[in-house]
Amino acid sequence: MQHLIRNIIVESPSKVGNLGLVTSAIGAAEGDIGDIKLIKSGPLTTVRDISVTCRDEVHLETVIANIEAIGNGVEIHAVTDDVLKAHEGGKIAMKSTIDVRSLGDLQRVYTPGVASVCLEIEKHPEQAKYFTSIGKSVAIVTDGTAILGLGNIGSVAGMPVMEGKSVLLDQFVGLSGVPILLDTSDPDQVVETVKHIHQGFGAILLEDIGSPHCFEIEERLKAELPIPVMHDDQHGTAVVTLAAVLNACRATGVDPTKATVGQIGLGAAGLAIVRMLLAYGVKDVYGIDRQPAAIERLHNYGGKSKETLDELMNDCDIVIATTGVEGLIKPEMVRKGQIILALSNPNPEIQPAEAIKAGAAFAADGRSVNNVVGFPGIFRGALDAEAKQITYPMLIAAAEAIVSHTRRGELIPTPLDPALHLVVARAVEEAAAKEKQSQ
Ligand SMILES: NC(=O)C1=CN([C@@H]2O[C@H](COP(=O)(O)OP(=O)(O)OC[C@H]3O[C@@H](n4cnc5c(N)ncnc54)[C@H](O)[C@@H]3O)[C@@H](O)[C@H]2O)C=CC1
Ligand SMILES: CC(=O)C(=O)O
Ligand SMILES: [Mg+2]
Repeated sequence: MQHLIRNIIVESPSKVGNLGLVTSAIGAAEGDIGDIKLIKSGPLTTVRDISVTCRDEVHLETVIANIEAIGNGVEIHAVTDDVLKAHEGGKIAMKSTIDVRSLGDLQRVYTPGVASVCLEIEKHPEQAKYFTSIGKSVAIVTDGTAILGLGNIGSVAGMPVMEGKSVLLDQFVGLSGVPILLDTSDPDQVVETVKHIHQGFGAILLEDIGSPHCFEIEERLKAELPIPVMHDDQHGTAVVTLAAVLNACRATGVDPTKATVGQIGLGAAGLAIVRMLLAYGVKDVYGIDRQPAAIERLHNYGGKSKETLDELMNDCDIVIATTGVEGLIKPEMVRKGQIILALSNPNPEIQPAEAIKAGAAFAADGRSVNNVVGFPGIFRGALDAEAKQITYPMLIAAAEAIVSHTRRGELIPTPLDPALHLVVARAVEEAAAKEKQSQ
């Protein structure tokens, strides 16, 4: 496991080279350094806040001991948990977009003024998208059955993930994501519940709903609701994975449609990745899963299966894994020149550095090849186009937009670039408009 993030506050004499001593000590203990913030720079001493990812508490103790062993005035002041701190009080809030300072404001925003807007919407329901926030709101619906790769830990335990998705929708594309935590995973009840609440939203994002029930839930909601519905773990992930595959093929001079691709794990993410690759025109897509029913679904969509993990690893140029099983791919299974996308969160099937060391030409994990690169722009584009569905042409347009926005040497662009989400949103909107015209 590699997901214990701690902030180590270190004071050292203000002398060139001391930061290097500290980072070397952390590196020698295999701590993974993130942000380094300068807290105080005085004539005598300097204080820095160093974010370090460790495997577990025991590993953290080793990192701390290594820093303390430097001596010569290097001291640890505190070890804090900034991840937990960032979650105090939650990460989202419903805020107003209008100030109420006078009686006039009150009467405009609330009664009696508001009544005339209600009556206008009653007469012309389509006006709701101009006079309410509905068109900018996305319900983030989970039943808590496949929270990241942590399994069925329940909706409430999954709330930090849903709040995270909401933060990303807000900050990257200006949409309001509202978590809806279900206490049922029965498809009939989920579909009924979402149908009963859908009219308050412009779109529905299904999140971390496990397979196979996620397939039925999404298909039924898509068929029965007049607004876009997308299970992000399926199609958001598939879009970003297709973009990563296209970029890797471009860099290695491989024709993606002729590459042999292996998908390990055919759940929500894996089956959608297979479907997306086939829709793009990749002919040789193989899969494996420990569940026979998952293999049957693979065959139904036109994918081919392999008998064992070893066979898949041996035969495929590009390997993608979404099993939730940390360390499933062993370095000795990696073939020279292979492209490996080990996408399980929070811990990949193989660490990218390990895969590269074992001979892979490209390797990435679920931190970089992550649906955050796609879903904000996909939802923004679909809502801007007033699309009723998110279709394959819209998803492929999103993947191609991501590819067009990738700089040389990158496998996938950073989601921190606001221009990326804009480019994806425009591509999706244009694809939706084209589909409308052709109908
Ligand atoms: N990087 C990204 O953007 C995303 C990553 N993921 C990650 O993918 C993983 C799976 O997520 P979902 O598809 O939603 O879960 P899921 O539960 O729907 O699918 C997991 C599948 O893997 C199969 N599996 C488990 N162990 C296996 C093994 N040893 N060999 C072969 N197959 C095996 C299971 O039978 C199941 O079909 C999670 O860790 C999640 O964090 C999911 C969505 C997005
Ligand atoms: C990124 C994401 O949606 C997942 O790991 O489930
Ligand atoms: Mg997810």
